This record gives sequence, structure tokens and C-alpha cells, in this order.
Amino acid sequence: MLGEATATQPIPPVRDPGAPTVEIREVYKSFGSFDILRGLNLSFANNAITTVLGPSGTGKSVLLKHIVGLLEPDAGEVMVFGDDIWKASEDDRYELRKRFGVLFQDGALFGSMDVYDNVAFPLRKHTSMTESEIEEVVMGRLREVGLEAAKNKEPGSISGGMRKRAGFARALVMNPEVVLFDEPDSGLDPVRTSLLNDLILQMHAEHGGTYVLVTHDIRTARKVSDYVGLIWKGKLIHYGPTEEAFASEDPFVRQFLAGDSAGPLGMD
Ligand SMILES: Nc1ncnc2c1ncn2[C@@H]1O[C@H](COP(=O)(O)OP(=O)(O)OP(=O)(O)O)[C@@H](O)[C@H]1O
Repeated sequence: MLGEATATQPIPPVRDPGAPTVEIREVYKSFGSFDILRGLNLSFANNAITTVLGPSGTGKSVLLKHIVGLLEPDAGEVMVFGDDIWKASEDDRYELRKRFGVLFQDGALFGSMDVYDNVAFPLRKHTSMTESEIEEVVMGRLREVGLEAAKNKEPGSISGGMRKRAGFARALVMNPEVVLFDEPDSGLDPVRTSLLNDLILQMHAEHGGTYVLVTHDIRTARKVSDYVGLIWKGKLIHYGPTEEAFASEDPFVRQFLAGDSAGPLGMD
């Protein structure tokens, strides 16, 4: 049985501190006759921000769902904290998931709860903290994302950018070691995207952790990432430090990162 991570208890260490916290080994996934992941290998740098880029429909969100244990691979291993999440028992998988923070595209907030209750939700569900302890943590997170004044608002009455920040506060409330972002910039104008990117960098600098970010926005990738991974046709075709990716001579990497129509990447 894996140790339980709660906001009031220390988080158990990764078994081998040198091993990657999140590693995808030769993962295959098809839906019907559509082969999406085709032997994907990707070892994410610990305690860094990695952006995963790739053409639409290439399986980036599917990859995130594998990491968090929502989709099971047809073959291959999804290693998190030194365990194959799909070889763990269902109970252990549930415990592992508590060590993740996930920010879905629209914040995925509960529409019937105000911002405060949304952020407090994981603490109420997974810890035995008292309401006053919860208040201290929740208000701290809301302050960090600039939403103290909006704590009693419902998600439907705040802007898309505010919903994302609320989703971010909730994703971080359990002090996760791994935070996954599925297109955090979708639907945001360039200024709000830039502000959200600043917030991602700030929160990472403050709390650390292994961040994995899926986006289409090349500027976001350049600004926030330490590492860039590029997926094409279900395989990793490039992984390395951000500056190296942007200086790459590889025709596909160059075309994708420059957003050029000319190059090996077509509409298929
Ligand atoms: N549960 C599912 N059942 C069937 N097909 C699925 C399922 N989840 C994803 N797919 C298909 O897998 C493919 C990859 O989807 P995914 O959302 O991972 O792409 P993506 O790279 O994130 O794309 P985008 O950048 O456009 O968001 C798509 O064709 C999608 O329709």
C-alpha cells in the first residue's frame, strides 16, 4: 500500500530519488481502428516544466489521461513515482492520483459551488483537516492566484481567465508533486495567456514539482518550459531543453515551432 499524501502529512518520497517521477515507456493506445499512441517513450524531467507539443489529434490529451490513470494503455508502462500506475491495485491508483494536480481546459469547476468551495473540495474529500485549517490553505491559494475577492462567486459569473486561475488554485491545493495542464491557454486572449503563464512560472518557482503542459501556443511553450517534447503520429520525435528545441535544425521541429506551412508536416 502506498503512503497517503494529504495536505497535513508529508508526502512520501519517490522510491528512487534519481528516477523520473513520470515516465512513459513504449505506450500504445488505439481507439477502434485509430492508432493514437504508437510506442511512445517520454521521460519527464523531475521538478521542471515540460511542454508537450504536436499537431491536433496527435494524442496529447490522451497522453495526459494515461499519466493520471484515466486511460489504460493497450501496451507499455506508465510509471509514476516509481510504480506502473496500471499495475497498481485500484486502491493504490486512487492514492497515486491524489499526488497529481490537474488543470483541465476550462478549469473543470463545479458549477454549483462557489470558487472557495471548489478550491476547498479536494481538502474536504481527501484529508481530515478542520474547516479553519482548510480556510487557511484555500485563502492562501486564492491569494496567490489573485482571486481572494472572487471567493464567493460561482464559476458561471466569472471570466474564463478567472476560472482557469481558480482551477489552478484547486489543482495546487493538495501540494501535488506533479501538475498536468491541458491547454491552459485555450480560449484566453494573448494578454491573459501571458498573465497565466507568469502565474504558472511563479507557482512553480514557489512550490516546485514536475509540471507537464499541453498547449498549441508556441509562445507559451517558449516562455514557460524548461523542456519541450514534440509528438507526431503517436511517437516522440523530439525532447530536450527549450532553447535547443527552438534552435533545432530538424525539419519537422523547425516547421512546427515556426508555425510554417512549408515542411514535412501536412494536414493529414
Ligand atoms: N475516449 C476516446 N474514445 C475514442 N477516441 C478518442 C478518445 N479520446 C481521444 N480519442 C481520439 O484520439 C485522438 C487524439 O485525441 P487527443 O485529444 O489526445 O488529441 P490532441 O493531440 O490533444 O489534440 P488537440 O491538440 O486538437 O487537442 C483524437 O482523434 C480523438 O478523437
